[in-house]
Amino acid sequence: MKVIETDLPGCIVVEPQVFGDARGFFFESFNNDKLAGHGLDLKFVQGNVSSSSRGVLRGLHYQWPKPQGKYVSVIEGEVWDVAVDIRRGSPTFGQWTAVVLSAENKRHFWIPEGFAHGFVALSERAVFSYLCTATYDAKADAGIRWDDPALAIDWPVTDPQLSDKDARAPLLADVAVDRLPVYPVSGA
Ligand SMILES: Cc1cn([C@H]2C[C@H](O)[C@@H](COP(=O)(O)OP(=O)(O)O[C@H]3O[C@@H](C)C(=O)[C@@H](O)[C@H]3O)O2)c(=O)[nH]c1=O
Repeated sequence: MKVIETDLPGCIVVEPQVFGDARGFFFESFNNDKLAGHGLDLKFVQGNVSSSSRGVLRGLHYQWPKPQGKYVSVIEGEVWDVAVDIRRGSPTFGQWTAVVLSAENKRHFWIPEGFAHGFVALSERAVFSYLCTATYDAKADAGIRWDDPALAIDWPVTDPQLSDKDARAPLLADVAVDRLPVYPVSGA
């Protein structure tokens, strides 16, 4: 299991060791002991799967209060996945980092509590699978506009398919201050 730091402190990419044999392959998708050396001790309480067609963009989503850390991966197809630091008072507030996740590269991406998250499907179909450190709370569910100019996210698409909720999401600057995570986030 190879752990790769990104340019956004706290967000890390995990590349599992893949054991191939005549039957197919095996890999550990998550191993808490092997991530412990990176200051992580993750306890997941919810798992989710979504399926998206090419050009579908989900995001940017976060939960506050009751922040969710997310450990995300793709089990069919390919996505461009982005994490944005929206923690008030964070030295990297407003910065983002992105990674291509695919069934082929088997990369996993850890997005800590307090970050907004989104992705766009690059393949005809993308099946996305993730574990969360807090359960879903519809009242705390929140979003930021995917194309907020202040964030200047370099999405690989210009006219994605969005949910109505995501199309109506506010710009970061228009979110009431008490609706944003506070740095440091104490966890779920
Ligand atoms: C996220 C979620 C949604 N739902 C329901 C609410 C709604 O009726 C339906 C679809 O919800 P959404 O449109 O919010 O689904 P989606 O746009 O896929 O939301 C997800 O997007 C990615 C980017 C994330 O980071 C996730 O945390 C989550 O916010 O599923 C749950 O019951 N539990 C959940 O945990």
